[in-house]
Amino acid sequence: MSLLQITGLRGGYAAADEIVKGADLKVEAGEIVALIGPNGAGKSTLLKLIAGLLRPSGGSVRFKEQEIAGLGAPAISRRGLSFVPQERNVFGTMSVAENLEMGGFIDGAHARKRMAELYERFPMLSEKRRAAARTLSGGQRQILAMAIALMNAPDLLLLDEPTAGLSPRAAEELFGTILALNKSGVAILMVEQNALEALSVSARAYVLVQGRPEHEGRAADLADDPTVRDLFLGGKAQPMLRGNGDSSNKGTGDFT
Ligand SMILES: Nc1ncnc2c1ncn2[C@@H]1O[C@H](COP(=O)(O)OP(=O)(O)OP(=O)(O)O)[C@@H](O)[C@H]1O
Repeated sequence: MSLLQITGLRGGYAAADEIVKGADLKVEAGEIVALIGPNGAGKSTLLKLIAGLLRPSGGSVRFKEQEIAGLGAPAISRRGLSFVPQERNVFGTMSVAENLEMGGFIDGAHARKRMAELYERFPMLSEKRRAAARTLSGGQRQILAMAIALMNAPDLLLLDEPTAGLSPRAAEELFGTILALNKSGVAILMVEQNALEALSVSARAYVLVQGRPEHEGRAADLADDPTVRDLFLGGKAQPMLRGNGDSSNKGTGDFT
């Protein structure tokens, strides 16, 4: 049984109730899965449906073999599924330490111990623990946002465009952080605009088009698939960025 198994998931917003139109998707324990696709395909909406920020209108979301569709975000988070939204994911006027405390509100007894572990994992956060979150760089802020989500020791982390707005170098560093996090055992489902980079760090991927996964498979195969390249990656065969260290080929993988 997969860690996360989604079947026929549907849902959207009050004003647009059918954005996700029957999505099937799975994430195995310890896996990194990328969710890519054109602007407006419904990628963020799909993550919000899984995380309980939006209530699905149909379908099933099974996490650790239990149905979670219809549960609220706090209940889902308590079960070990954390979501890092794309925007407003830290409290800017609060210190780094206070932001982490907010992430630990669910489990106060273990919050101190968990904070100490996270300071060890991310020394930058320890150095800046008294600084206001708004003074952090974009990349540092994303690490803080992930650390807040890690306060309740999740098995699965949903990341919505973690590298949005970052310089290529900061994005590269953040992908490294995401890989290291995954190696420590956390499964990751991430929406990314930097499609080639996302595929290069993922085991599998889904291409979402108009609310449905149209293509799925091993990330390396999707990166080479001519249809996927033509539709979503600009058509040109380009070397994978990770591994050959050549960031000069970046560009056509961006959707925005
Ligand atoms: N709060 C909202 N209320 C109504 N419609 C919304 C809301 N948020 C998003 N939408 C609509 O849902 C559709 C899918 O948006 P979504 O953000 O999920 O797409 P996406 O694939 O993540 O694209 P992007 O890369 O642009 O973020 C879009 O047509 C968008 O306008």
